[in-house]
Amino acid sequence: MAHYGPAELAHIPGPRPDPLLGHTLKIMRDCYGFTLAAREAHGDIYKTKLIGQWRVLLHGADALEFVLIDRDRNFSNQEGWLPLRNLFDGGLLMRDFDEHRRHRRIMQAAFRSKAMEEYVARMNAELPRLLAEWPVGKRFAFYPAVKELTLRLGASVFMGMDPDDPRVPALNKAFVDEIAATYGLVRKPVPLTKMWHGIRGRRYLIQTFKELIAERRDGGGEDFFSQMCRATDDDGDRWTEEEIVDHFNFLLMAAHDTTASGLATMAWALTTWPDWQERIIAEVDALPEGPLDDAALNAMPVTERAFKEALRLVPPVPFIPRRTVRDVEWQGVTLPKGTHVSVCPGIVQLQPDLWTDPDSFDPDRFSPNRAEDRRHKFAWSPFGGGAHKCLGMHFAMVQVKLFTAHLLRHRRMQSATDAPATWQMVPIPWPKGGLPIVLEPRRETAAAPAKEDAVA
Ligand code: HEM
Repeated sequence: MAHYGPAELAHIPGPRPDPLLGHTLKIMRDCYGFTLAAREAHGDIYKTKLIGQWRVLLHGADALEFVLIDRDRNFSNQEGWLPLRNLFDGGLLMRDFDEHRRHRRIMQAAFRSKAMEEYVARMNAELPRLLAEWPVGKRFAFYPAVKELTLRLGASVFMGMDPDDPRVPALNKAFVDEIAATYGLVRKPVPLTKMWHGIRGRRYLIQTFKELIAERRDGGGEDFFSQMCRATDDDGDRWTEEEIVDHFNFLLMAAHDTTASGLATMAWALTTWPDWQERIIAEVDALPEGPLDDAALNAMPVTERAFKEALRLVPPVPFIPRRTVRDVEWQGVTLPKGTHVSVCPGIVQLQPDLWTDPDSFDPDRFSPNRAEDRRHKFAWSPFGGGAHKCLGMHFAMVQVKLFTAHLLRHRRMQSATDAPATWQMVPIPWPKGGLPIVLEPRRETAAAPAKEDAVA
């Protein structure tokens, strides 16, 4: 077999790369198709070249466990998460080992149950108002709408600002530019490239966050940013100003695009399998009126399973990168020090040896009596695992339940197209065409008045 790539990786097979672009275009066009074909041809360990960088793919649930649990501290995040470099440096995900553990302990303060109660109260207050702005009886694209909604909601929950505050659009634009730069093909801030816009966005956000720190550190605000400004670990350690802005900048990104992607998959699933939407509507109708508290959120097991199933089919982070900090051996193959590796929750979550009829939408596979996710510790890992396991997992579930309940209390979603949805998987999965839907009215309240221009 012919070998491609650097001499250190000559012992690892892989598909033949394009001399100029490697496998970049093929991966951007059809990431899963490319990956499955390469796995079929070369087995569970092979190399590819993406955006000028060679990397080794390690397939299977055991590989996920080996890399993410990382008992021997073999794998660096800071060196591995190349797309986030220059844009999200200093974020929690970009730190390694003891330093990472120290920072994670401080950030955990912002996720304690007292803080969560405040975020839930803010979401309960804002969601009905923001959802009432969505048109009824008219086709619109769900994905851009939910992205805008979650950004405006985030202004309140994360920054303690009114979603209609005139500064919010500029902050959102800077933030969107920053995220768009993560997978720009040009990795230096050459004028007018995505990276150039991204770095400008980062500067603007960091400047704005710095201005907010003084008032938030001493104030009693209960939004996420205020919590992070005051957060300390058990030893009373807190962050410097620089650290606060780096962490917050990363946190906004970690929270936003992932949740918007998950909500789009959920909306796609509920419009494609409407019986499941009806089951969730029945669950929502059984909840008490008004704001939803912990007890109400706990009474939504069907919604929870449907969201888990959505994240199984289209996980927002389908591949997780790392870089070896020493020579590492996996299944008899040496990964030399400095090798970029990726493990693949998205592929594992569709493996027929782990999941029954893996391409079907079947939330009951997560029910206690079936528990297909227990077939391997890493059969279902959309939130990763090990030291870097998502800190916002519970937050994301709560946000999705609140969104679903507040929407389906008053509306029913229908697909506005006969064409099956297709997904752009890189950088983060989103439905091509934006997922056109129509909302039908169910019942009205003062919180969600029918729009005057409703067509239904
Ligand atoms: C459906 C929604 C979400 C998904 C699928 C998701 C997925 C992930 C994954 C896979 C990782 C680990 C990446 C790695 O190991 O390299 C991660 C880390 C992280 N996530 Fe999430 N996430 C979601 C929502 C959120 C939310 C809402 C927040 C905050 C409110 C958040 C905050 C974080 C943080 C701070 C980390 C870094 C943890 C560390 O490095 O110790 N995420 N997320």
